[in-house]
Amino acid sequence: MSGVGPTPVVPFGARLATAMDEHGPLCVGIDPHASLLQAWGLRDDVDGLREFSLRVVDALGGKVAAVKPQAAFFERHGSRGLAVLEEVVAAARAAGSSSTGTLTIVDAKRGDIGSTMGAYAEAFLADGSPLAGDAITVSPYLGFGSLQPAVELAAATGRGLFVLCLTSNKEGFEVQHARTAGPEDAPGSAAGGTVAALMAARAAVLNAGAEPLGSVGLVVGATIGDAVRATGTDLVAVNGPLLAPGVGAQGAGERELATTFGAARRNVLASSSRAVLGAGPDRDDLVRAARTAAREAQAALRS
Ligand SMILES: O=C(O)c1cc(=O)[nH]c(=O)n1[C@@H]1O[C@H](COP(=O)(O)O)[C@@H](O)[C@H]1O
Repeated sequence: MSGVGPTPVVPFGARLATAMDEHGPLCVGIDPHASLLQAWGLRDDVDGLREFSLRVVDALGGKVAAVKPQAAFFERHGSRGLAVLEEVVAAARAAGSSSTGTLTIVDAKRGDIGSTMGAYAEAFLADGSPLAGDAITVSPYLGFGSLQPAVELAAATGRGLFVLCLTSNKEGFEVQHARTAGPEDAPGSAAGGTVAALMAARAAVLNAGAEPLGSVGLVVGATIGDAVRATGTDLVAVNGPLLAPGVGAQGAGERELATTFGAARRNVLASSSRAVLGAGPDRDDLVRAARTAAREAQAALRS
């Protein structure tokens, strides 16, 4: 026995904190909409999907903190589309293994009863799975506890989760602002508090004591106005990364980023898809658009 064990994995939260410090707090979503494929002069088929997505990874790998392929745009092309998603995850992983790593968040928004959640966790969070990036988005609306298999596997493999909390779409209001019946055992979330506040309190428990940042993040849209205050959601206590989609195409910009997150803004990873992707297909134009978005996010969140 040599006495030398396996290299301990650096948790996702710590890796993301480093990537945000290095590149600015921006995630670029890889959302190959049919209209974007057309705008790039590509066909809306598997070859077009592949060309588009790999070009984005090639242009931005090592230059932004994270990329976020949205699974739906791959799934709509069937099994061959999923194979392209696997290729994208592998290409992003290769780009991310450089010293200037770009992390991959697979936007799959999975959520199910615990026994099924275990299978989703294996698909997206297990070492060796072709769909496993650095983190996935998950939905807690079958109950936060149903995510436990994903929480455990993510912790074991150094991966992360982004749990939907206050989403960028206005329809989320009816669920996320609703009040819980209680009794409630989550610290910081009294009985009768909002669902969003409860989700945040659950994440806070899992991230307690983690430095510099826990690995159980939340999704909090940049478009939500004063919903953090209105729902009584304590984002500082979460001590985890806050993925903020809604920047760009959904209307949020520097001002919204600066005002939405208050004292938690240093933990925010702003996310933009169409507004950056629309600058393509030219590689330099894509890089320029991403750098501009990253500068704006930096100014709004870290100045
Ligand atoms: O989890 C997400 O990423 C997400 C959560 C949310 O509340 N709102 C939201 O827009 N998203 C995703 O973020 C991306 C936004 O794309 P753009 O509007 O083109 O920037 C899409 O892939 C959405 O599915």
